[in-house]
Amino acid sequence: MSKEQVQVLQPEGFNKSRWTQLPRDVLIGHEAILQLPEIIADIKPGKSALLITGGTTREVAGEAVANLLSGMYDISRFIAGKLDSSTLEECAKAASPVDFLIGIGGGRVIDCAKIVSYKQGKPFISVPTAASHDGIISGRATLPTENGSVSVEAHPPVAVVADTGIIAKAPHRLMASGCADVISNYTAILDWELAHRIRGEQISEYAIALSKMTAEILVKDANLIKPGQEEAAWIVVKALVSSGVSMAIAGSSRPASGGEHKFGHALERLIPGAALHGEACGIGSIMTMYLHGGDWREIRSSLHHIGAPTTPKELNIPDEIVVEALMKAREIRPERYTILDMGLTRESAEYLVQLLYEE
Ligand SMILES: NC(=O)c1ccc[n+]([C@@H]2O[C@H](COP(=O)([O-])OP(=O)(O)OC[C@H]3O[C@@H](n4cnc5c(N)ncnc54)[C@H](O)[C@@H]3O)[C@@H](O)[C@H]2O)c1
Ligand SMILES: O=P(O)(O)OC[C@@H](O)CO
Ligand SMILES: [Zn+2]
Repeated sequence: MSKEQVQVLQPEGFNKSRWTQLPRDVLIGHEAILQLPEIIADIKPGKSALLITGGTTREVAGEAVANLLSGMYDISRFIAGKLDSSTLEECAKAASPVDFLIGIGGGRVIDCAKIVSYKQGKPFISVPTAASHDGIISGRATLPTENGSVSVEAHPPVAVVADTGIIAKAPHRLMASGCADVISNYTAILDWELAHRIRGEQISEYAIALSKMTAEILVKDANLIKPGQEEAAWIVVKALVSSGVSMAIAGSSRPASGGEHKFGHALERLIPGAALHGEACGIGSIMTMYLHGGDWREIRSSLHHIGAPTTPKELNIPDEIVVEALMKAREIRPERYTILDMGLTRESAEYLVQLLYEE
């Protein structure tokens, strides 16, 4: 093709480019953890690994992984009790001599592994022990700060190994929370489209289509999402992976995080640990769907059906704190424009919370 022809095909001023990073290996299934040695042999990340777990997930899967890999790799361990700057600093020290990292646990442990490995330019493997969040494969990490949660740039895992046997044995509350995280994609998308119309924010139709389809398939399969079932773990993990891919395509968490997530992050700041991440976002999604004029009852009944909470009372959270979180949501990541950034009044916020209890 001649230079002239190229110029015709590329209109002047076209300067877009996007680097989409995805994991190389994604293994989901029964006893998947036993295939970790093959996955690592495929990737060849080096000879020494730091296993990052939480206190509970060390018992649930961390020691089993250590036993499986010791003899093949030099294994060291780090327990990330919480996700804050001092934990990240300690973890970075523990990670500095090793070749690669393995995060074994819930969202906080995986985000810890993601951030530290990214900063040190080392590969990390994600081993989720619960289907509680859609950060399993995403290249972003959520970091709680004094001013609320921030979404920080990181990189996706080189591999994901999701053992449905381990995940099915985790408390059902965690899986229901992961479902709520995915169901909240419905309102995240509406917020992104709103920001596109009002502020000209660039959207990705591919990311939107995938994020929406993921929530739709999950809701369609809701009858199969039962406590303790490996099939349920299989369905939910696939949805979480798919939602993560939508974020990778977008290059941000936009297709899976809108006003309902800003509300969730604000709630976590006001009453830390009272709700799981997905639980808070699910409740937020009922309220923001109402504000969007959409079918908020459908969101509520899907959450209820899956076993996720739909009212603050179920989480022992006072209604007034939920009102406060709705009012504070606009302070979280203010550059992310959503329906909660359009001048919500306290009176309306109080009405939204009462709506959650409507028979
Ligand atoms: N990076 C992203 O794209 C992304 C996406 C979604 C959520 N997140 C972040 O992830 C975090 C939420 O994740 P989470 O809900 O998993 O919370 P979490 O990591 O705090 O885990 C919740 C609890 O589940 C326990 N747990 C995990 N697996 C278990 C098992 N098999 N058996 C028993 N207990 C088990 C943990 O010990 C912990 O107490 C938040 O910080 C959120 O912002 C990040
Ligand atoms: O960037 P945030 O708001 O943490 O969103 C990421 C993830 O929680 C989406 O489900
Ligand atoms: Zn989320």
